[in-house]
Amino acid sequence: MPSKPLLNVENLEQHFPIKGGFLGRTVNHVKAVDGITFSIDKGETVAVVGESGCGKSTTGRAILRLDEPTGGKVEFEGKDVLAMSKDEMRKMRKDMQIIFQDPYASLNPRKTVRQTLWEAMDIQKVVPRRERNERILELMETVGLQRHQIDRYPHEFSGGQRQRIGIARALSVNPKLIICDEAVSALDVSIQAQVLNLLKRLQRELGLTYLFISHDLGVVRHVADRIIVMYLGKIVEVGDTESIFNNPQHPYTKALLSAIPVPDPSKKSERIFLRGDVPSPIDPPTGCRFHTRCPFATDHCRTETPHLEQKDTDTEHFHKVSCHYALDIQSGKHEPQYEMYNVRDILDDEGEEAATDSGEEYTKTEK
Ligand SMILES: Nc1ncnc2c1ncn2[C@@H]1O[C@H](COP(=O)(O)OP(=O)(O)OP(=O)(O)O)[C@@H](O)[C@H]1O
Repeated sequence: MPSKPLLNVENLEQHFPIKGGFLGRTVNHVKAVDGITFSIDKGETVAVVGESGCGKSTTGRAILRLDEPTGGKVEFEGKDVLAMSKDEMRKMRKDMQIIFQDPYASLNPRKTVRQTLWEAMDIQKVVPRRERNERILELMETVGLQRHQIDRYPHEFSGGQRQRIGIARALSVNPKLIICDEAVSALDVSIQAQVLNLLKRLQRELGLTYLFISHDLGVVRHVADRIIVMYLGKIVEVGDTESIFNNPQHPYTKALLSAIPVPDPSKKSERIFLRGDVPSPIDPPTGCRFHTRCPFATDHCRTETPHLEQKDTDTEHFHKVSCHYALDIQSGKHEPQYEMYNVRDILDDEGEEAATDSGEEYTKTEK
């Protein structure tokens, strides 16, 4: 019998109210996360990817109840997280930690490494006081900091080292799940690699589970077992990393993938320009939310909301997509136009120009 997932998220919804008018009433909502369902097994790394504003960080924050979700279900080890009292939630936070993009902003500049880690242990009461100094030194070694740096302040460290302090702080309470929210995005590429390797080693040694939030598919490829692609608060595609990279189905995923620079100049590279900007999550498009920017959208896409469906019967790769076009190709209703046209040809001049102006460039590598 398959074991239960460590984290189970069902129909999670985060609609932020927009206040307005004379009386400050709620006049509308930002549908930042709009009914997403996924689970993570113990020891897995699941990445959430998508452009800025698609709801990645909101998903992480909602799971931890840093912002109270407006709907859906979150289960951790089978326990209903959203039904927990404040006290139960405080205990639960020991098991679920978060690492943020900017360690400088999330570390108190007036606290040394010792004080920062001591405080984290104090809140969760995981290590008896007399053992704390030794545990702090151990943690510093675990994340690659020097023992003699224990009484230094955040500004005395480099960006990569500060992220290591953030990781040490998360580890100090022995978590099971760590949500890494753009954890390496602010770092130089070589430092990114070091921190990613550290995260991978810690996963092996401590049996950690990661929800890895990133806009950078190049980074995600190195760490994720599975990838969730989000667009405007919805999951548009989910599958294991190999399958998403080798056989992306959703035009949006294809566009994101094509944005990764190709180091091999002999590989043919084309550009996909997505039309226009990401629409507002206050009033998302009808039907498929991506239809306003999709080169393959039909009337069907404008009116009917697609649902996540299994891509094919190949059970070796778990892969779901919510796209009428991709699923129609699969069922033989359409010929795959990716093969028939160069994506660039399908876009009108106006679309291409508009996309260039808005700074959205996607380099496509296909065929
Ligand atoms: N507290 C809030 N109140 C109102 N709207 C919010 C709030 N937090 C986020 N949003 C909106 O929700 C949408 C999703 O934001 P979110 O930060 O989750 O996106 P993201 O994919 O993580 O992008 P980024 O990497 O830029 O943070 C955005 O339109 C954002 O402006």
